[in-house]
Amino acid sequence: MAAAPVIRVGTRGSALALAQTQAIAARVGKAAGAEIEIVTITTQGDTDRASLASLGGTGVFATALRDALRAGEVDLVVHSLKDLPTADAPGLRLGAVPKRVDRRDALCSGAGYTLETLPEGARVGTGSPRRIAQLLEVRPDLEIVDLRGNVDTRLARAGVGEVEGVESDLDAVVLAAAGLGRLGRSDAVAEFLDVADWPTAAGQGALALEVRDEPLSRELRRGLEGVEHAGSRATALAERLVLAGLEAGCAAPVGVTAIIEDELLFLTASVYAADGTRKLTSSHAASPESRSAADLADAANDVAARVVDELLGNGAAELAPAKEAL
Ligand SMILES: NCc1[nH]cc(CCC(=O)O)c1CC(=O)O
Repeated sequence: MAAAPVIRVGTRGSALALAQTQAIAARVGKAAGAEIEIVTITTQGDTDRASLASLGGTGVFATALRDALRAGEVDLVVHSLKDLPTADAPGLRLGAVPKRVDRRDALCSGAGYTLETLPEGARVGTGSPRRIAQLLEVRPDLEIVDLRGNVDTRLARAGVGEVEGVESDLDAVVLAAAGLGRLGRSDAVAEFLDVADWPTAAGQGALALEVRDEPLSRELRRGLEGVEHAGSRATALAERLVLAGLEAGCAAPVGVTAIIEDELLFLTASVYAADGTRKLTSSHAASPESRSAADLADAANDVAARVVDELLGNGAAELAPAKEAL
């Protein structure tokens, strides 16, 4: 009997990245009829404790994975879609977007505080400009504390569980529900934040399976088709087009939510002043001709263009001009 073909899957080495890669790679392998080999790749975002903004944003996680893919060291890489820069990656393409999981943010607190019951002046941890603006919008009294590190460490700082050498010095932290779910830590959640008043990052809760932009082996093609979810790809695309469209003229934090419901693609985006004192929101819907990938992509482009035009027309760039515009 011939040996089963092998698909080499690249991933970051964090507990979260490994958990999500192992789960999706197993599904790819099954659909492909192939063995899976997981290859852990260390990125600058994992080794450098400087703030993400100073390292050049979320792209720090993607670059090393993409280099390994281009070099042929792996056949496929798995990213959190929200960590992928919106710019095209030369020589690569999005091979599959699997069905998205919970896209909400979650407030985690050992004391069980919610946004409403956090004491006056409470210390809340997050390093995300969007989450900072959203927290200050509803609770300008909070003291926001910059936060990095793995999920266990972040939770321990908010008094949820214990990690050696980590002090519980925060009243709460804000994390993605998807990450907590993938790590089996959903019990840490004190409050799930509804996307209607707390829209999240473009692509949050979705994975991106990236491959080289070249003819793929039959196994890999089958594996990708087996996990692809057209609706999740279309909603994530619409959200990422908003980010890309705003990046040209606006560096303010953005929350964005696309959903497909009743044959329509709905898209809502909010752009926040960094201190949460102002925000602009735009919502539009498009009706895809069919559920085909091409028609869903057309609808995503259409609805995103209208949301971006409206936000920029209403002064989104004045909330925080992009660097090029200064
Ligand atoms: N910013 C880092 C990051 N990138 C992806 C996730 C997990 C959630 C997801 O898959 O969208 C997280 C953690 C978080 O934001 O709390």
